[in-house]
Amino acid sequence: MAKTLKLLSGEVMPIVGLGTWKSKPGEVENAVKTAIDNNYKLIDCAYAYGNEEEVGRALKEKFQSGLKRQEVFITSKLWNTRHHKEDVIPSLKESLTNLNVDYLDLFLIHWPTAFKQGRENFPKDDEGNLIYDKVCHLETWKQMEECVKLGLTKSIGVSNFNSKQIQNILDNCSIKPANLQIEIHAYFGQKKLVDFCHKNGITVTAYSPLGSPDRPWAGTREEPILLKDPVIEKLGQKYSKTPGQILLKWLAQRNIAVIPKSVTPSRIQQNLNIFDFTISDEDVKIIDSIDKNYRYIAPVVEVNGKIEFRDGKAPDFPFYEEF
Ligand SMILES: NC(=O)C1=CN([C@@H]2O[C@H](COP(=O)(O)OP(=O)(O)OC[C@H]3O[C@@H](n4cnc5c(N)ncnc54)[C@H](OP(=O)(O)O)[C@@H]3O)[C@@H](O)[C@H]2O)C=CC1
Ligand SMILES: CC1=C(/C=C/C(C)=C/C=C/C(C)=C/C=O)C(C)(C)CCC1
Repeated sequence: MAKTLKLLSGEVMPIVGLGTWKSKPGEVENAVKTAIDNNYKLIDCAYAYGNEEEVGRALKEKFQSGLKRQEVFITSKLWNTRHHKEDVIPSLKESLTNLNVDYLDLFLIHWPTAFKQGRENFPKDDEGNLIYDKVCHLETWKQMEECVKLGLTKSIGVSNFNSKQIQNILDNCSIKPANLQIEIHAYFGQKKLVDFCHKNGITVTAYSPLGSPDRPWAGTREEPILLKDPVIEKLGQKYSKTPGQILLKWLAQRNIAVIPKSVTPSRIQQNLNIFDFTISDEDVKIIDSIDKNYRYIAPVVEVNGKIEFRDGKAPDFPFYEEF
């Protein structure tokens, strides 16, 4: 099985990487070092995770002890408060400084919804409501293209965009998005959006591939636990692999990159160790059948016992379309 994906930009992207959202200061530096020592070639970062500086410290140390810049694929993302055209290049440069590198491999627009400009990641009014802004995606995308032309990033892409939002960019760009990063896992297979991307030559990365058990709102309402699904556990026993490895391999076999987050050395190792087995077509179908069309990562609230999107009125809110 291929360990990399070829991007439209001509670059090559590893199919497994390390996620860093929620990795705390004091943990993420070691996690990145452990990952690199165990042969990880991709680190998924974002300005909004607030830990890029510490990721950068780990990278610096590894570069000093012989790791070459071209041996590691670094992704970062443009946060919602920086969509305005004058903010895109400075924001990327800020991530470069934090990460101790002079170019990114992939720079993504993190979400399609813009927030009010400024230093507050979640700007709120006096009543505690998020303050949005309306910034045309094409205006932001033009600056993303500029980042490539300036050599600040090798490839560009988007995250959390739906198919219509991606099509708008495809119809109006000079550099096509090379990658879409979205939530995908066995409870939320995203078949239509993945097919749409693959038909357009856009590679896809699955975030929260293990069901994000440490998402900050976990436990605030009853939700299914993907890693404890009996079907996945049973297949783990059959293949002598952990549930995590089964979930990751099912994605990688669909040519979807995965970026599991862990700060635990044994899990960091185990999550890359998925290349020595193949899930049979029959078992792939069994995993396909546990899909619940269930998103873990969405701004939702429970209203009278029913789950509703919180503030779905936000401009460019992506999750109302079918895909
Ligand atoms: N573009 C976007 O909007 C988003 C991007 N992302 C990216 O995707 C990454 C992954 O998604 P994330 O939401 O973090 O969730 P994951 O699905 O990667 O789950 C991470 C959790 O699973 C645990 N874990 C890791 N490996 C195993 C294993 N083998 N067995 C059991 N438990 C395991 C981790 O624990 P521990 O660390 O304690 O080992 C952690 O609690 C993010 O870190 C981020 O980089 C995520 C969400 C949104
Ligand atoms: C509230 C709200 C939003 C939610 C933002 C959230 C919940 C972001 C979480 C980001 C994470 C988890 C990033 C990890 O990479 C949108 C959709 C932007 C717009 C509608 C209102």
